[in-house]
Amino acid sequence: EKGSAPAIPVDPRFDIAYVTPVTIGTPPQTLYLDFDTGSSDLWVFSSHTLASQVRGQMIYSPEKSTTAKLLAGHTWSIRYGDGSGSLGNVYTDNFTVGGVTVTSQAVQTAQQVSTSFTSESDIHGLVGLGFSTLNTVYPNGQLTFFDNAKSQLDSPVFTADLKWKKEGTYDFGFIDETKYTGEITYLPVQTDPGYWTFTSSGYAVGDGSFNQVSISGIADTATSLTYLPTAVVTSYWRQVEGAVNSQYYGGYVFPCSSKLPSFTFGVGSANITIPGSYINYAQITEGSPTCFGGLQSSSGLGINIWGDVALKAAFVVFNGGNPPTIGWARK
Ligand SMILES: CCNC(=O)c1c(-c2ccccc2)csc1NC(=O)CNCCc1c[nH]c2ccccc12
Repeated sequence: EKGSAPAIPVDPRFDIAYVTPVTIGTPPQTLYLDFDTGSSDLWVFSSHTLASQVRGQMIYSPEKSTTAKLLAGHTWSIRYGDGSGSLGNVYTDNFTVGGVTVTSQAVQTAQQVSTSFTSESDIHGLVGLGFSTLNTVYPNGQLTFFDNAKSQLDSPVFTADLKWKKEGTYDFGFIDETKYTGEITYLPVQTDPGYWTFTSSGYAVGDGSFNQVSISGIADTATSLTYLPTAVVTSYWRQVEGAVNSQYYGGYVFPCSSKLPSFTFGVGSANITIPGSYINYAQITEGSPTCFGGLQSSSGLGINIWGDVALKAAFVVFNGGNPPTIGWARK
C-alpha cells in the first residue's frame, strides 16, 4: 500500500505550520492536522474539548463514530518545548491519510489545549511521526500512525516535500523520484529519546567557505524555524547589515529590505542550500519594516532543531526500516 497527502501552509503570508487532511471514524470525519516528526502523540480537538478553548477548529466526535472505542482508563498529557500543551482521553478508531487506513489507531481526544493551539484555528490537532517511545498515553503508550501503517506499506518510509508558501506533500510507503534532483544521501538516526536525530557535517553562509563541524539536531516538521548553535547563527547574521539579536523580540531581527544570504548545511558529503528568502520569516508585526529571522540560536533549547525553514529546502526521507535512517536530497 502507498499514499500521498497535501501539506498545506497554514498562513499564506508565512509558513507557521503545514496541515494535512485526514479522516477519522465511521462515517468519516475530516480534520486538518499538523504532521509532526518532533513528537509522537496523535491528538485532536474533540467534542470533549472545553468549549472556551475551541475557536473555529474542526472537531472529532467519537460518539458519532460507529467504529470508535474508548481506551478505558487511559489518559494523556503533553508539554512541548515552547510551553504549549494539551491533555485528554483516548479512543481507537479508523484513521485514513492519503488513502492509507489504520483500523484501530489510538486517537487522543483533547479535553484541554493551551492558548497557542486555541488561537490557531487552522490546526485541528497533531499527528506525531516521531518514535513511539515518546508517546505520552498512560498507563500504556500507543503507536504512531506510521508505526501502525508500516507493515502494510510497500516500503517502511514516509517522505516530506514541504514548500515555501506553497502546498507540498507527505508520501507514505514510497519514494517519488520526480520530487528531487541528484541522489538521496542517507544518514544514521539516533532514535533515543525518540526524535529523528541526525548529525549534519557542517555549514556555509552564502557563497562563503564551508565550515566542517558536526551539528547534531532533530528533523522537526512541526517547528517553523531552524534553531542552531550560537556560533553558527552569529556567523550568519553577521553578514546582514542591521541585524540584531533582540531580547525584546526573542531572537534575530533585521531590516525587511535586506537581501539575505543563503545558508548551506552538510549532509554527509552532500549539502542542502536554504535560499535567503526562506530565512526572511515574517514581519514582526503587520506592515513593520523589521523582520524576524528564520534561523535562530538553539542555546537555551538544549537541542538543535532543523525545522520547516530547513526542511522546505529539501526532499526528506524518513526511513523506518531497521535501522531507521534519514535521507536528504536537493530539489
Ligand atoms: C516550537 C515547537 N517546537 C518545540 O517546542 C520543540 C522543542 C523546543 C524546546 C525548547 C524550546 C523551544 C522548542 C524541542 S523539540 C520541539 N518540537 C516539538 O515539540 C514538535 N512538536 C511541536 C508542536 C507544537 C508546539 N506548539 C505548536 C504551535 C503550532 C503548531 C504546532 C505546535
